[in-house]
Amino acid sequence: MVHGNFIHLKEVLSQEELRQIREIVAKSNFVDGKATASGAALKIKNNQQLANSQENTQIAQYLLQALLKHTLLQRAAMPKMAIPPLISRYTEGMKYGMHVDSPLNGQEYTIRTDISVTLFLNEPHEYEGGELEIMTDAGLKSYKLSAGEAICYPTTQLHRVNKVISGKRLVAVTWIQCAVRDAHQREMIFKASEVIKELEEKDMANTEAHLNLQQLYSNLIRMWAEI
Ligand SMILES: O=C(O)CCC(=O)C(=O)O
Ligand SMILES: [Fe+2]
Repeated sequence: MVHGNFIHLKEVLSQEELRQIREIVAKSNFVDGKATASGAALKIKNNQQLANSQENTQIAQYLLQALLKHTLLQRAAMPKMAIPPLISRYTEGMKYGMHVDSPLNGQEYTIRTDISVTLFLNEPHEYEGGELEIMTDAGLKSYKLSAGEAICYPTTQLHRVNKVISGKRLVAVTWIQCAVRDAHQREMIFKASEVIKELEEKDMANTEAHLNLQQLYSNLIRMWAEI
């Protein structure tokens, strides 16, 4: 589902994959999330992150592949590079105040952060509070999705995680550099691809309308993409 520049991904992970990931995570150590924060974020970031280990590096790679192979993400985001997700946990009282993510991020390699992603690893009924709230021109948008679903939003936006009142919130967060950096341009390209898909579903592939739209779609990407 795509709303403007927000991409809601469903079924990024199966129930079995979620179960296995949660089982490993439950046995793993967490460290203070401030370890990967800098500057002003140090004061407002209050969560925990999965400690580095070989097993956790494998989980992060697995999650990254699961996200990148999602066809809606491929169509709407046109990912060029992404960094291995951080698994974060918010226990009672933890939150992440209003902030802006770093424009450049990554440890082994650096990407420009065009899209921020939160992949939910546990169910909304397992914790009270803990909504991800993102500032938009139309006000705050609030997300608390089912396990296995992800919200992708432009990293240009201020956002926060509300205090967890009870229970535990478990998510994986990552950032994507897109072939097209501007969210509005990506949205226009995605809309064109939606109409192309609709024409194909209505058995109108290779009609004049379809070819013209395909040409427009390809040329918009050619005009805006940086590779
Ligand atoms: O936990 C989330 O949903 C988002 C966390 C966040 O904003 C961040 O790590 O920069
Ligand atoms: Fe953030």
